Amino acid sequence: MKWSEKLKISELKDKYSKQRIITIADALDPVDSELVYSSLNDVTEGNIWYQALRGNPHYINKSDVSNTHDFHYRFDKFPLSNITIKKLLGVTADSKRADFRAVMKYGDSPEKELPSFHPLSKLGSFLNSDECYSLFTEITGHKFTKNSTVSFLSRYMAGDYLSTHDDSDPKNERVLTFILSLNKTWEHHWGGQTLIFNKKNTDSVTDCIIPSYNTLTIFDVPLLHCVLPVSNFSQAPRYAISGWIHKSPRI
Ligand SMILES: O=C(O)CCC(=O)C(=O)O
Ligand SMILES: [Fe+2]
Repeated sequence: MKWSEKLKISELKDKYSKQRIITIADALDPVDSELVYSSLNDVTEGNIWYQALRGNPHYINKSDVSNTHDFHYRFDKFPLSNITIKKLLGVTADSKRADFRAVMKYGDSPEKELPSFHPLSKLGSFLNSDECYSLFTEITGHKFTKNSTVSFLSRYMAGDYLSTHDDSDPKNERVLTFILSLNKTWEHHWGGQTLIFNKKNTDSVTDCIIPSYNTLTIFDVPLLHCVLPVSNFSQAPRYAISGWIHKSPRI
């Protein structure tokens, strides 16, 4: 995986130094972003299967998530390290469905971890690499140590949202938040926008990030933000790969 070669780094750096938040269009190399995007089909197919069986959107079990927060959230969250097919599909461990292999196209057991060649695994590793950090350092001025990223794939279905929070987590020393939006077709009335609030006055919004394709937002932690509910009329899940870079190595 790599960043796009077309990024105008000095412009990005300039903007970041003034605002401490930036949204970068066409951030990943186009071939890599396409690979990651198409790999979401694995998740979508699983989700259709899951939805058909269970009916309702999945409420994440807080005990499943290593970092718990005291804000309300309701979306599926799949850590990109240690991600399991079982979690992607949202099913219980004892499923013996014969068509599992057809659904996932690889692997011989639903519990198997994503193989290292899967684009989501590759992206997870890239987000922990020196190559990834060199761009973030150039733009933000922060220095990063290898393996200090925690990343996850999120899937918001109709009604899912994330309430206002600032990503700070004293124990984890988060320095930078990143959100890579991965949605090719999105209508404004489908909701799912990320609102960034004014640092001093939460009555006003400074940025509204619309779900789009291969768009990367980064900002310094802490910064108040939320994700608006995905509308009942949305025709697709909202996908993003996001996470944080910490002061010290995490893996
Ligand atoms: O998906 C987004 O736009 C933001 C996600 C977020 O704020 C979080 O997971 O902390
Ligand atoms: Fe956040």
